[in-house]
Amino acid sequence: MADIPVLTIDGPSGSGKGTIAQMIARELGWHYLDSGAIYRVLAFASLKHQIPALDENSLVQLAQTLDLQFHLDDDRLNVLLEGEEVSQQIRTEKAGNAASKVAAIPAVRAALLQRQRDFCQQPGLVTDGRDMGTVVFPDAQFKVFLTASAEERALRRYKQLKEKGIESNLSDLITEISERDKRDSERKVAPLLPATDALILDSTELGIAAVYEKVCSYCAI
Ligand SMILES: Nc1ncnc2c1ncn2[C@@H]1O[C@H](COP(=O)(O)OP(=O)(O)O)[C@@H](O)[C@H]1O
Ligand SMILES: Nc1ccn([C@H]2C[C@H](O)[C@@H](COP(=O)(O)OP(=O)(O)O)O2)c(=O)n1
Repeated sequence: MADIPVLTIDGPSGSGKGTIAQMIARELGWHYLDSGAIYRVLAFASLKHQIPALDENSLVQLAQTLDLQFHLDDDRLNVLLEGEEVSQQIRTEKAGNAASKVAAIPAVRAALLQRQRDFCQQPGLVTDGRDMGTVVFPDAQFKVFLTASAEERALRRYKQLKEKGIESNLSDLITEISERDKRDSERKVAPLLPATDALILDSTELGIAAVYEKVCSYCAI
C-alpha cells in the first residue's frame, strides 16, 4: 500500500468533498472511494432488513457481509446494494443522519476498515469522508481537510435539493447540518478532525473551480 498514491479529502457535510474528490479521480484516472456512502448504505440496509437501531451485533454482522458495489460514471457515482440501484435513496438528509448514527458505533467502524483499505489500488486512490486521513489512510501522501461555514454548507444542500426538485427549509437544514457536525465531531472513535499533516481549506468564499485548482496545486497535478 505504501507505494500507491492516496489523496484523502475529509470534512463536514456539504463542504464539497465528494465534488472535488470525483473531479480529481476522473482527471487522474484513479480509483474513488466515497466512504460516507458505505455508512449510508449500511444504514439503509439495516432498515431494509429491519434491524433494530440498538442491535449492534446484527449491525456489525451486516457491515461484515454488506453486498455493495460502486461505479463512477462521467457525471455521478452509482451505488448498488444487493444488486439494486440505491444511489438516490441514500442521498437524503434522513439517510445522512441515519448514517451518522451507525457510524458512531466503534465495532461497526472496525468491521468496515479493511473493506475501505481494499480500495487502495494502482494507479492511485482519491477518497473522501471524515477519518480518511486520520484513521483509514494515515500514511496517505496527500491530505486535505475541506470546510465551510454551516450556513454556506446548508445553502449548498438547499440548492442541490432544489435542483433535484425537492423542496426543503433552509433553517431546518442549518440545524440538521449542525447536529450532524456535532455528532460526527464528538464521537469517541475516529471523530471528524483534520489530520495534523492535512492542508486545511475553507471554501466558504471559494467556488468549485477555485477549490479544485488549490487541491491540484497542492498535489502538484
Ligand atoms: N466550493 C463550492 N462552492 C459552491 N458550491 C459547492 C462548492 N463545492 C461543492 N458545492 C456544491 O455543494 C453541494 C454539496 O457538495 P458535495 O460535494 O456533495 O459535498 P460533501 O461531499 O462534502 O457533502 C453540491 O451541490 C456541490 O455542487
Ligand atoms: N469516513 C466517514 C464517512 C462518513 N461518516 C458518517 C458521518 C456522516 O455524517 C455520514 C454520512 O457521510 P457523507 O460523507 O456521505 O455525508 P455528506 O455527503 O458529507 O453529507 O457518515 C463517517 O463517520 N466516516
